[in-house]
Amino acid sequence: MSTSAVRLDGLTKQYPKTNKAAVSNLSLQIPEGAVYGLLGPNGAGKSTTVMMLCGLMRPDAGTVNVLGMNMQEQGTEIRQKIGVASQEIALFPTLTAYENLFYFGRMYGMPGAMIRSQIDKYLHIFGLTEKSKKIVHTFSGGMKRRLNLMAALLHQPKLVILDEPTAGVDVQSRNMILDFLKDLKSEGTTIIYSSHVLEEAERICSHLGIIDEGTLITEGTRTNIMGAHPDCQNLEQLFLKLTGKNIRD
Ligand SMILES: Nc1ncnc2c1ncn2[C@@H]1O[C@H](COP(=O)(O)OP(=O)(O)OP(=O)(O)O)[C@@H](O)[C@H]1O
Repeated sequence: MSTSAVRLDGLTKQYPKTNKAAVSNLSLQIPEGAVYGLLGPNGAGKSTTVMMLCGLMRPDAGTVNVLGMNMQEQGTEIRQKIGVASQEIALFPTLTAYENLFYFGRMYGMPGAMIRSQIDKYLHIFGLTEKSKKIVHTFSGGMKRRLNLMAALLHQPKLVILDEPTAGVDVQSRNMILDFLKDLKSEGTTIIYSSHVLEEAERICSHLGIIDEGTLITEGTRTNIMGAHPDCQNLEQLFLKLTGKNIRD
C-alpha cells in the first residue's frame, strides 16, 4: 500500500462575514509520488484548501497531515520541506534572476555552495542561464513564471504545490514546464497541481480531486475516474458533467 504525502481530514473553513463555508468537511489523501490535480470551478475552494495545506491559513476544524507530520504541531518543519509556487508571481522585480533565487535559497536555510549549484542547475534546465544577471521586471511572463517555479524548487522539496503554474505563458514555456513536471514526478516528488486548464491536467496528472462549493465530489486515479464515466470522452466533459454548466462568479 502506498503512503500518503498529504492527508486532509474534515477540513472546514468559513471566512468572516460570509454565510457559507468556503471549504466544508473536506477529506482527501494524496499518495506519495502522485501528480494530483486539484480541480474545480471558480470559487470552489481550491486556494483555501491549498492555503490550509501549506500552513498559511488555520482551518476552523479538521486536520492537515503533510509528509507524515501534523501541521498544528510541526508547521515550521513542514514548510521547510515543501515548495509552493503561487498563482501570483512572488519575485522581487528590482533584483536579478540570480539574486532572487539566492534570496529564496537563504530563506530555505541552504548553504551558499548548495544554493549556487542548484541555481546553476535550474537556470540551465529552464533556459535562463543567459538571463541570470538581468533584472526581473524586464522579463516576459513566461520567464517570470519559470523563475517563480524555480524559486519553489531550489531546496529539492519532497512535495511541490503549484497554483496555475502556466498562467500567462506561451506554448513553448508551457511545454517546458509540463515536461519538467513529468521529470520531477519520475524522481519521486509529489506534486499538487491546481489549474483550470484541463488539457494540462489530462497530460500530467496521475490522480485527480474535483471540488465544488467547498466539497470534494470525486477523487482517485485519473484512469479510474475516467473509467467510471465512459460517456465522457475527455476531462472537460467529465468536469462539466460533475460540476454543471452554470457560470460561477
Ligand atoms: N478572503 C476572503 N474573504 C471572504 N471570502 C473569501 C475569501 N477568499 C475566498 N473567499 C470565498 O471563498 C470561496 C472559495 O474561494 P477560493 O478562492 O478558495 O476558491 P478557488 O477554487 O481557489 O477559486 P478560483 O478558481 O476562482 O481561484 C469563494 O466563495 C470565495 O468567494
